[in-house]
Amino acid sequence: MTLSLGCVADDYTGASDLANTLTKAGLRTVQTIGIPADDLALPEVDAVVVALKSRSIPADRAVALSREADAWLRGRGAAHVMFKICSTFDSTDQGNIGPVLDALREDAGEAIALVTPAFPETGRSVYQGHLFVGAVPLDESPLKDHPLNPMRDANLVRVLARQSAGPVGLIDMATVAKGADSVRERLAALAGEGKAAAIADAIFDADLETLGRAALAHKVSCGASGLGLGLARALAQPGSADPAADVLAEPVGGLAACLAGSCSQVTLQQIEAAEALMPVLRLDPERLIAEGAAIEEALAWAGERVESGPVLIASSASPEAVRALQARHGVERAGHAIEGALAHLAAAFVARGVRRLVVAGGETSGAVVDHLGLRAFRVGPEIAAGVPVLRTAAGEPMLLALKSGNFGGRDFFGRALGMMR
Ligand SMILES: Nc1ncnc2c1ncn2[C@@H]1O[C@H](COP(=O)(O)OP(=O)(O)OP(=O)(O)O)[C@@H](O)[C@H]1O
Ligand SMILES: O=C(O)[C@@H](O)C(=O)CO
Repeated sequence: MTLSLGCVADDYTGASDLANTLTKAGLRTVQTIGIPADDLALPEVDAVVVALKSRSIPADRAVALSREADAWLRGRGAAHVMFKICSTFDSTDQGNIGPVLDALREDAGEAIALVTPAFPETGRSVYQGHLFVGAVPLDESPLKDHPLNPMRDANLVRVLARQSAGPVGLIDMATVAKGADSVRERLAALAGEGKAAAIADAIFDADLETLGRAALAHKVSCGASGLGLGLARALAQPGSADPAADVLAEPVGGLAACLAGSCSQVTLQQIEAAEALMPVLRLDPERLIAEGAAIEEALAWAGERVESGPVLIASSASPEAVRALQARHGVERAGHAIEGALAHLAAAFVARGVRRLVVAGGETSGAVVDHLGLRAFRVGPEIAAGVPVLRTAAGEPMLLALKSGNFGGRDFFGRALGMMR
């Protein structure tokens, strides 16, 4: 297997999002969970997205994992590796985007790397280095209240510089509009000035196509699915068959369930809408942290209900409730305890025959998939922008949807289950 493109993603839902984009653009793609073991047999593919859970862990650990993933991909022939980050640039002044990118760039022997989190399909655009979420700058968007990494500065040149070893420059829209050669020249000029990374403006898919072509002249780049689209369109063979087509050909059957740990406004609305379609249990996060009994009660609640149709269990709460819980228990402790509880519920569901599982939230999905021991997925059709149906590539056949907190319409849970047969 010689890969056209290798990707290292900093969380599992983000990896699915990218794998979805690459698949739609015509690249046969597999998403692995962590760095694949030598005995994992992968189908013949064009791209592998190695999903890490490295967004919110200590920076030195994120660097070590990402370097290992990068080395695995290079060992399978990937000449270009994209580091997939969140389209809302989720990070803190300690990292992990800057430290990981510094390390991958140095390992590749590159002076500079192109960076853009723009993803027009989900309303993320970058102008003069400022990230917009829909119509508002990042720091006015709901991301300012993110439970783990509140984003309070929309100027990504500044944000990335605070967490990087080297200085950061800008490739502005006027340069992008002139085409890939002009972007490559600007990258070279910025590298000559000693810049180690360059935030690139992008508003439309066409801008990302330009950036994808320019980035391929280098060995490493960093971005969200928008950059993946640009890279994939530059690499895909025209007229190739739809790589997602046969993933759902054979039904998986079994029971179905949904778990939500994301507290984003989008997920909160989706849970509200799901109440019209299936039984929904809202967990008490305080009890979940304090007592193991809360998990057993949730399982008892799901008992007969899940035998007769899908159920949804959510820990999700409003920003005020999240802040209050975090103040009492600490951000990490609260987050990990709740992720652990949802992962435990997922395993209990699978033991009861659930084979179709929808999970909302990146960290939450990471905890669930790890606990279930799933290792790789083939990428099926898209449920909503950034969220494909995934089918296990090894072991017990299962269908999963791993949803980033901010993705999907109000009807997401119903829509996902409708596609997962
Ligand atoms: N009621 C709650 N109070 C405090 N923290 C919570 C609560 N419910 C869930 N959490 C924690 O909040 C975090 C949510 O992160 P997660 O990545 O799962 O969702 P997200 O940030 O919306 O999604 P994404 O990372 O894909 O944008 C997790 O660590 C989860 O355990
Ligand atoms: O890029 C995005 O917004 C998503 O793929 C993601 O990573 C959110 O966690």
